[in-house]
Order: sequence, then C-alpha cells, then structure tokens
Amino acid sequence: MRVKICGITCVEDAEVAVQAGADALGLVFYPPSPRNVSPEQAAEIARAVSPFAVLTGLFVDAHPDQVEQVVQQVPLNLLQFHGAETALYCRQFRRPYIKALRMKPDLDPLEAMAPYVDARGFLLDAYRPGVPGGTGDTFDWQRVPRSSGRSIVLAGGLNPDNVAEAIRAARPDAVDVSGGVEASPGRKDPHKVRAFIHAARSACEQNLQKEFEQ
Ligand SMILES: O=C(O)c1ccccc1N[C@@H]1O[C@H](COP(=O)(O)O)[C@@H](O)[C@H]1O
Repeated sequence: MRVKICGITCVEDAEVAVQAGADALGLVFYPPSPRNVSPEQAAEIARAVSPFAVLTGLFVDAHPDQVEQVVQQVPLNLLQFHGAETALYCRQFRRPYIKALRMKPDLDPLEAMAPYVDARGFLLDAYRPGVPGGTGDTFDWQRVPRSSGRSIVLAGGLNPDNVAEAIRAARPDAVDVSGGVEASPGRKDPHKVRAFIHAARSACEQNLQKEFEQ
C-alpha cells in the first residue's frame, strides 16, 4: 500500500508528510486550485524533501508547453493527468505518468483505461460536473475494478476516518488524499496527515492478515 499526499504547497507540509511515511507527494500545477504552486515553489519543495519520495506533478488539460516548462524546472518523478487528456497527449512527454479517471456513473473504468497502454497506473476519483478534482467527494468503492492488471490509486473524499473502509472495499494499490488532511485550503494538518497514513497502513496489514488466514 502506497500513500500519496496531494496538494502540497510548502516545504513544511512536504516534510510533515514524508516524516509521517508518505510515499509520494502531489504538486498541483492548475491555477484555479487553492493548492496551485508555481514551478519555483515546486522546485523549492523538491530540493527540501527526501530523494526517495515520489514527486508527482498534477496537470489538468494543460498546454503541452506548460508541462514542458515545469518538467525543465522541477525534478518530477511522475506526471498525473487529471483532465480529459488523450493517451497520445500523455505519451508526448516521454515521462512516467498516471491518468486520473473521474468515476462518472456511466463510466466503465476498464474500457476507459484501455487506450492508456503506457500509463503507470490510474487514479480513480469522484465525478462532479464542472470540477476536475479535489472535490472532497467519494464514489462507490465497489466500482473499483479488481485484478485489472494495472496499478490503481484510489482517491476522492478520503480522510483519516474513511480510508480504512475504502481500502477494505476497493483493495487499491495506493491511496491519494488532498482535502481530507487539510487544516485550511492549501495547508495540511499534521495530525490528520499522520492519522491518515496510520489508518491506511493498518487497514492494509489487516487485509494481508485476512488473506493469510484464508
Ligand atoms: O487538489 C486539487 O485542487 C485538484 C485540482 C484539480 C484536479 C485534481 C485535484 N486534486 C486531486 O483530486 C483528488 C481528490 O481530492 P480530494 O482528496 O477529494 O480533495 C486527489 O487525488 C488529488 O490528486
């Protein structure tokens, strides 16, 4: 079980997340978001954190030049495309990427994943019309495909109180949280970050124990 803390806007929050055991940090390059960071802020965060934390850059239907400019300035390990980007679009940067899929009621996730043959994984998020992400909404975790053969990151409205249940229901490879561990828009609450990671790790251990006993 990997844990990604998304929407990091400052060095202090990045350090809290990594010390609490986060595997990955998300940096949002989407100006309408309260978690948006400039390439300069992102580069400062990148310099401060452990080289073993996976730094993920989140984009929403960005112009390719914007993505190129960011990847020149910030040592990102992974790109996260959170809009309506096609597989061709995602592939052009020749960097490891995950594709976010918003779980609209009529969406078949396996069908939606199919074109992204080179994606490193898929982040499944709640669907709210007109809002690309970071909504704080959950979706029906039973809709997460089992044994798809692809890495699945579960997101959408997760928090320290529901992440264990979400992991038990969906059995994802990773979980991702943004608003559920915030003190205010764009700032993380250290207690919530630690509680979230602890709850996710405990739920994963319980799942493993159950499988061992069966
Ligand atoms: O965090 C944002 O502001 C954001 C903006 C636009 C697209 C995606 C965004 N965040 C991603 O949304 C999901 C769910 O967020 P939340 O936990 O429900 O607040 C999360 O995976 C972020 O990666």
